[in-house]
Amino acid sequence: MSDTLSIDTPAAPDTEALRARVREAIRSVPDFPKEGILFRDITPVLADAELFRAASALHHSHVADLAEQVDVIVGMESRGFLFGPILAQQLGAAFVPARKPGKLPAATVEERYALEYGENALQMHADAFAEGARVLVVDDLLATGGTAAATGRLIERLGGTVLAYLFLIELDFLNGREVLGGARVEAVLHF
Ligand SMILES: O=P(O)(O)OC[C@H]1O[C@H](OP(=O)(O)OP(=O)(O)O)[C@H](O)[C@@H]1O
Ligand SMILES: Nc1ncnc2[nH]cnc12
Repeated sequence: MSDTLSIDTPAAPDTEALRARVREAIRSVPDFPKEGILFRDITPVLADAELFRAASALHHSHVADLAEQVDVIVGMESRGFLFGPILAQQLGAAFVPARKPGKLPAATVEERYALEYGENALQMHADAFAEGARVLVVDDLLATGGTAAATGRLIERLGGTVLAYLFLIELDFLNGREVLGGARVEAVLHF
């Protein structure tokens, strides 16, 4: 990996080598959290400073063209909190969390959803951003798309426009992007 690769800059010319190294570091754990689920664990990427930086730079490279347009990054609890704030700093955008129920202190809006291994809900503060904000949704992984679609619904209820959804990993076989209403969907890695 290039020593000069920075979270502030798009990925260097050796992008494919970096992509392969990040991919190899992702640990696949069978039957977690339920039987039949193959869990894609990103913690080995986070635990390696070079790989975490590479993953962040690759993430950024997929949406660099939106830098002038994005007002707000929305990241979903909890793994969207690992990548969303970094990208917000790279793009000069605000960061807004979408949180699991009961965590946000002020008035909220809520959407329920089903995901690959259960059901849950996400909330956002009702005053999270100004009406008309242009939003980029960031999470680590797209599976069925239930989580991302619920986040998109929250953003629209608050008067925002979703410019794109960005993930580190997309599980292609679950066709999650099909529930995202034809929106732009970017993923660094496909499994
Ligand atoms: O596309 P879907 O089927 O909706 O699944 C994707 C979601 O599942 C995981 O989050 P999880 O709810 O496990 O929460 P966590 O980030 O707190 O582990 C992942 O981080 C995504 O947010
Ligand atoms: N297979 C999977 N691995 C990691 N996170 C997930 N979220 C939903 N499905 C997942």
